Formats: sequence, C-alpha cells, structure tokens
Amino acid sequence: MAPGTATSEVKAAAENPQPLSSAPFLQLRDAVVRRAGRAILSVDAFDLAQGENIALLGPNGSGKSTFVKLITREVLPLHRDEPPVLFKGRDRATLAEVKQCLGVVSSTMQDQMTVHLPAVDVVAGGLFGSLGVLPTVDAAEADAARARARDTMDLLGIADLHDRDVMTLSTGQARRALIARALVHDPETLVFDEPCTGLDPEGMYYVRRSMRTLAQAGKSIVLVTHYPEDVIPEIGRLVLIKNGAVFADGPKESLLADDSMSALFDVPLKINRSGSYYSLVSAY
Ligand SMILES: Nc1ncnc2c1ncn2[C@@H]1O[C@H](COP(=O)(O)OP(=O)(O)OP(=O)(O)O)[C@@H](O)[C@H]1O
Repeated sequence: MAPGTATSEVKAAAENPQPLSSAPFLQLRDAVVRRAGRAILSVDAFDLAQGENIALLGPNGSGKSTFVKLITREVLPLHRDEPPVLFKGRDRATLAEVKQCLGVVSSTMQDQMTVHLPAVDVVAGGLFGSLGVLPTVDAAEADAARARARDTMDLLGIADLHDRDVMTLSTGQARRALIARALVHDPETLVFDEPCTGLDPEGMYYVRRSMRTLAQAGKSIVLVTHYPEDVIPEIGRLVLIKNGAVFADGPKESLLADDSMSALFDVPLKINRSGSYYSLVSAY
C-alpha cells in the first residue's frame, strides 16, 4: 500500500470514527518506537480485525514484545499529526478502555506471585488490578469477584486449584491460573506473550489447550512466540518480526515453511507439519 494512501485512510478514520462493531480492533500506520536513540520497532501498516487470531513470531530482540505493547498501550509510538495507532477506529481510546477489551498473559507476571494467597483470590484480583482481593473491597463485591473467578477457573479446567496457595502451584498450574486471571473480566482479546516459556511438555499441552478453548469460545488470540509449536490450529495468520520490522505477514500455511523460518532466524531450519500442527527442527 502506498504510504500516502495509508496516511489519508488513517486521518479519515480518525476524523470519522467508524462504528465500534466494524472498525479493526487495531490499526498501525507508520508507527515508530524509539529507545536509547534508535528505532526498536517500525511498522508501516498493520491491521488486526476484531475477533482475528494471530501469532507474532520472531527471534530474540526482534521487537515482538514492543509490538504487543503497542497493542496494550504500554508503549506509545512517536507522535505524528496523523495518529499512528487507532484502537477500534479511534486514536484517543483511554488505557482503561483498552484494558477492558484485553487480557494479557505473560510469564513475567508469574514472578510477582510471591505471597501466600488462594489461587481464586489471585484470579479475582484481575478484576481490581491488584494481586489478590484487598480487604478494602466491599464484602458482597469480594464474594461476587471470587464466584466469577471460580467460574473462570472451571472453564479452564482448573477447578481443583481454587483453594490452593499460589506459592505451592507448579509452574504449569500457576500459568493456567494466570490465564484465568487475564480472562476473569471477560475481555474480547487475549494476548499471550510467550506463554509456554519455562514449561514442561505437560504444562505446554495445557496452556495450548487453554488457548484453543478460548479461541473456540470466540475470544480473539494474539500470541507472541518463538515456536511454531505454539501456533494452535485456530490461528490462521502469522506476522514474522525481524530487526524491528514486519518481515512477512500472511497465512501460516505459506509462512510456516523451511525457507521463511530459515530466513527469519538466520539458521537452517525445517518445518514439520502434522495435520493442523507444526513443529520446528534444526537442519544441522
Ligand atoms: N527501554 C529500552 N531501551 C533500550 N532498548 C530497548 C528497550 N526496550 C527494548 N529495547 C530493545 O529493543 C529490541 C526489541 O525488544 P523486544 O523486547 O520488543 O524484543 P522481543 O522480540 O520481544 O525479544 P525476546 O524474544 O527476547 O523477548 C531489543 O533489541 C531490546 O534490547
């Protein structure tokens, strides 16, 4: 797309916001993030439709987390007169509005679970933005929050963890509790930032199965990963990130291939496909 066309489209969208139901969930146009005197991410044009499932794949340091933080509004791009980020067609969406629509699962959040709390309280805390349910919360509201947290945990198949002290959970169990926490306010989109990092095959199985459950329940999944194995069958679109830019964007059937993976990671790689599942092996 010609840069001029993209810019005028974004300007028009900003001036005439589309109805929330039809605008893309997110649009990026000439979005540049600079840190320490250099552009760590530059995105010319990117649209994420409402309800779409995508995976961002790329090497360490390529800019995937920065890309996701543009979506979650934790990072803002350089200011331009034409807004570089439109959220549901609007450039002035508040952080609270964005948070309402998004749930974020990241392995780094697990490091913060260093207090003795029942898992249900950690999940319910997602409704308040606190680690657990604070004593200042009204009793009826706290009960309702815990009931909602239990329902969410049940949906993810972890009813047996309701009353477990989070400090005693295995890494895989804690990761699934974090998925419940990200889901408890019923966001339309879930961002999974390297959700299988540090997990054994059993933990990976349950996290990937949870992603599938949520995608099948109509949630939009935005997955950040290094591994094609994480790309569940419900994800059809792949965005490859390399050197702070979009390297390729298209259907996974064409991008999960030996040549594109080898070019992305700069080493010889082979993709194996088994039905709707993909895996990556090194070609020594
Ligand atoms: N605050 C910052 N100051 C300086 N450089 C930064 C900052 N944040 C990120 N970077 C750099 O920007 C680049 C992209 O970082 P980012 O975390 O987005 O990559 P990534 O693809 O998510 O990496 P990984 O797979 O290792 O998590 C990296 O080179 C990183 O060192």
